[in-house]
Amino acid sequence: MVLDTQQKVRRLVVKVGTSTLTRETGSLNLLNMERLARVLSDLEGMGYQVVLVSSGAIGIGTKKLRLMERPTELKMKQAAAAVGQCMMMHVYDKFFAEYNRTVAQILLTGEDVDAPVRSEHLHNTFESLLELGVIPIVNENDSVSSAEIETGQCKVLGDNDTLSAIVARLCDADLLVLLSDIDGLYDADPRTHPEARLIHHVEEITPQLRAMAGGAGTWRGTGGMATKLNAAQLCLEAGIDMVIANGSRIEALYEIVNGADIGTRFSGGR
Ligand SMILES: Nc1ncnc2c1ncn2[C@@H]1O[C@H](COP(=O)(O)OP(=O)(O)O)[C@@H](O)[C@H]1O
Ligand SMILES: N[C@@H](CCC(=O)OP(=O)(O)O)C(=O)O
Repeated sequence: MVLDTQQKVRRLVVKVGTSTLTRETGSLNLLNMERLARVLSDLEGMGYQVVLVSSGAIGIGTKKLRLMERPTELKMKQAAAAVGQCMMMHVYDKFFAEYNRTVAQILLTGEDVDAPVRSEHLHNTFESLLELGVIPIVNENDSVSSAEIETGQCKVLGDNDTLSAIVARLCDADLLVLLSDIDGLYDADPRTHPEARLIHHVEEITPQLRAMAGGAGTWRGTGGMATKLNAAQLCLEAGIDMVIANGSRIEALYEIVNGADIGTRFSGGR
């Protein structure tokens, strides 16, 4: 089934989670990263303006530093993020360059998006990059800002699901796609409820829906479905469609931008 999308998608934000970018061992999932670069480059060539929000800095840094497990101590997390962000951008730059695309790194903190003047500058930077045909790659500036995450003092950031919705709003995007390690939102966490059923379409974030959304599924994920619903709420308020889909089939993005019924689509009543 293809949904009747009233407005054609022109500007697209894609968020990819650590679970899609890394393997269970913590190593980079080079196949997925290459596919992502290829499909996003192709979509850009087809006339879409594309922003990528990429997690992965802490997970990738954990592996590169040969730490036994993802750190829990704040300063170690921040150190791992500093190392992992560098490696992740190096790999993206290489893969996107294969398809003759230029990428840009944007690292954000809660203060950057909260303060009106800073957020206006950010908006202008995104506009300029997109006009130039550059693909911005965004992450939270974890080495600086995870203090806010840990203390819970930051109102808006702390996980990249929420960050991607804020970025979609900042860029006036038409669609946000969250690529996860699962097909979409189910009526219970399928890891603990094998009989859970996929929800195809959501028009409103209700308390019942929030009760269905659990936390992260693996050591590599952050937030699980709970933060994805926060992102959906921010998108619905701004009239931006949001889709949760499985990052193991990145090619599905071609159909998703055309409104195909893949994963879970959050859109206002039409
Ligand atoms: N109702 C639900 N429907 C689907 N997944 C759920 C639900 N509740 C919790 N989850 C968990 O959310 C996980 C995806 O989020 P997360 O681990 O943060 O990964 P990502 O890196 O993609 O953000 C799934 O693997 C699943 O275990
Ligand atoms: N900013 C962090 C990721 C935070 C996050 O939300 O992670 P994920 O659940 O994998 O999207 C990092 O780059 O490691």
